[in-house]
Amino acid sequence: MQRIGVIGAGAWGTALAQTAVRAGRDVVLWARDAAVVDQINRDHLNREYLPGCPLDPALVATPDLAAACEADAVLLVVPAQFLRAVCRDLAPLWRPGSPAVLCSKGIELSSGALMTDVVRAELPAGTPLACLSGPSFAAEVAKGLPTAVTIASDVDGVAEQLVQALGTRTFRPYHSADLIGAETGGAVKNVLAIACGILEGAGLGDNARAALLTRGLAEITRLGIALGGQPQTFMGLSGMGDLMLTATSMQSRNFSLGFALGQGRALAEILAERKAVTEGVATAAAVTALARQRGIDMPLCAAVDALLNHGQALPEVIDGLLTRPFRQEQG
Ligand SMILES: NC(=O)C1=CN([C@@H]2O[C@H](COP(=O)(O)OP(=O)(O)OC[C@H]3O[C@@H](n4cnc5c(N)ncnc54)[C@H](OP(=O)(O)O)[C@@H]3O)[C@@H](O)[C@H]2O)C=CC1
Ligand SMILES: O=C(CO)COP(=O)(O)O
Repeated sequence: MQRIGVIGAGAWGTALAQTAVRAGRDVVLWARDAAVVDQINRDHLNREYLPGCPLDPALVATPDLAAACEADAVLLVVPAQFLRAVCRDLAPLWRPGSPAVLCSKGIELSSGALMTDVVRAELPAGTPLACLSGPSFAAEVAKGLPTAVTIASDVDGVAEQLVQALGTRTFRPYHSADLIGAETGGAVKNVLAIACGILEGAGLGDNARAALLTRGLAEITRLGIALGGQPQTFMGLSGMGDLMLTATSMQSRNFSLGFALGQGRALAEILAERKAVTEGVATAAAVTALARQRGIDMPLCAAVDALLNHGQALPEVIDGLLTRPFRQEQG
């Protein structure tokens, strides 16, 4: 895999493109905004999404989707709620047999579909699918700070080839065969990061944070197993690893949104101040609907959804969680 296409030039697409260049690949990064394309090609910067991070001059950006599809593997890095529309444009341009690597983290709100289901439905039949997930803030990856992630695929050999294509001394992918497990962890942890931010913003204490992380991981695991994931995946980088990172750091857009909510600010006001995507807002509703449909108990995700999307007040949401019946810990 020498030539890598990257679809989406936000923070994560740009950081992954930079990583692939560092790994010695020829990389074409698609941005939908011509100004971003020019800035990357001319100034070797993406000021809007990765401020202060010089990009490798070998990184080429394009406004032409077809050019980014002329690749041995294509990384899909557009926000979850827009992925289907972009895949519809990609489908006629797709190079047969070229793997699609999902790097977005979310669940589609309109359908409850995982990102791999969206891609499977929209790209040509037989396209090998993979998912790259794990604890990885874009700015740190772009700067070359040490990072480990999971690359999962259910097609023999594909994850291993991608590891070889993208891995460097400081960007260390582990391969896995559990596609569903890897992507479930990445999607749901964003909702739990909002919950953890709320808890910090509201000053509920360190004990509560540990409780939330532990019971949050139980929610990820319960849903992931029901969707077909392997239990051990949720203890790995794409599960516990990403939850620990995202739900404990102000670098996370999801955590920082939660923090502001916990301090009493209104969701609309917080969202109006940021251009960057905060995936947990839509995914809170999507995951809660999915869990309800499948009869899976996910009280923390449901609480975030109630606060964000159904106008429930924060004291009421917290009270709802603290007055749940006592139960056995496992399961
Ligand atoms: N940032 C991170 O650290 C990480 C992010 N991720 C995941 O990667 C995905 C992308 O996030 P990230 O790169 O951070 O996003 P950013 O917030 O940095 O950038 C958003 C990107 O989405 C594009 N966009 C906005 N609206 C649309 C649309 N309707 N159709 C197509 N593209 C659109 C924007 O383009 P424009 O400027 O033209 O509006 C921009 O390129 C998310 O699912 C996120 O969870 C995963 C791991 C780490
Ligand atoms: O997924 C991420 C880190 O692994 C990024 O999280 P945020 O989208 O909350 O910033």
